[in-house]
Amino acid sequence: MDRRGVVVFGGANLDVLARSTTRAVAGTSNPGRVVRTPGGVGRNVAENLARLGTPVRLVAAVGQDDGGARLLEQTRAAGVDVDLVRRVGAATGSYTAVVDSDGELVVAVSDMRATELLGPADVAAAETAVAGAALVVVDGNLTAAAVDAALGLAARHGTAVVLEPVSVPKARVLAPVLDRWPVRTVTPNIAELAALSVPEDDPDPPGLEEQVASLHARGVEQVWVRMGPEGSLLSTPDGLTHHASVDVEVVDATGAGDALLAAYCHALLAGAAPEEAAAYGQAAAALTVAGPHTVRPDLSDALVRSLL
Ligand SMILES: Nc1ncnc2c1ncn2[C@@H]1O[C@H](COP(=O)(O)OP(=O)(O)O)[C@@H](O)[C@H]1O
Ligand SMILES: O=c1[nH]cc([C@@H]2O[C@H](COP(=O)(O)O)[C@@H](O)[C@H]2O)c(=O)[nH]1
Repeated sequence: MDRRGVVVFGGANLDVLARSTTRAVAGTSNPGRVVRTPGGVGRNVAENLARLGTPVRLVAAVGQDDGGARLLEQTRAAGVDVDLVRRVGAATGSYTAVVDSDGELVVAVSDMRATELLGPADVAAAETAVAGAALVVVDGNLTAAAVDAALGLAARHGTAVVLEPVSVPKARVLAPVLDRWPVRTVTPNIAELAALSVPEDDPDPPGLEEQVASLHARGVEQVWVRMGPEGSLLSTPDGLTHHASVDVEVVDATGAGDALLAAYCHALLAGAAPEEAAAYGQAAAALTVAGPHTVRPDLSDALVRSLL
């Protein structure tokens, strides 16, 4: 059977991005601009993929509230198949962030109780989709049980997996799954890389290259380390390469990592080599950083190529 497209298991949130127009001062009201935009790591990856032209199905959970209906509709309108998104008895996830005038995050609060209700039964409902997909992306915001089920399902069908660890605490919880199931690609930042590869109480932790090597030794083929404005490091069996970020005026960096990951997957599925795909990812991330939304509503393959 010809495998096509991507299945994303992940969180779906409503983002409120408040950007201060002056240097933000804590404990007071700061003047600024507020953008309400669909969010959630898994959902963002799915929307970016759809906008770039890769067929994608999202497996997620949203509430039975108006926000959930709106989020589903907006995600569907962006081109994502949302038939496997379940409406659950918890408020639709939300992420409210304050970003400083230079585009960097000051503080954020997230409520992901709806995503925590996504369980192994929801994963099992995606079996046919996973069997027919070329790639599965797993958002580490899911519960450990759901991540384990998704990786197990992908393994049973021989579908390659990209795992996004999302945070240091999640990476610590998820680290053991790398020894249980095949994971082709992980996309940590530097702190998450350590959380995946070094015991928390190690008094003399190994350096970055040894950390990356230890993930390869556990069967991970591609380790892609996100480094914010410093770009990224991609390690494959062919070696380790640094990819500089594209120089743009930062508006809001929220969602940059999700664009990076989605664009990388899109390019790989279109036949690019990992190094080429990483460069394509940097361009898509730069476009996200240069705009106010979590996912650029005008994102397209042609727009990304215009930056290469
Ligand atoms: N301030 C910035 N300037 C230019 N590019 C950036 C900036 N912040 C992030 N990026 C781009 O977005 C990518 C992902 O950003 P990063 O901050 O590492 O991930 P996340 O958004 O998941 O925290 C980087 O590799 C880089 O290409
Ligand atoms: O605990 C969480 N915080 C934030 C997010 C989501 O992460 C995205 C921002 O991603 P990044 O960290 O790549 O900027 C936002 O859309 C937000 O909804 C999430 O899923 N879970």
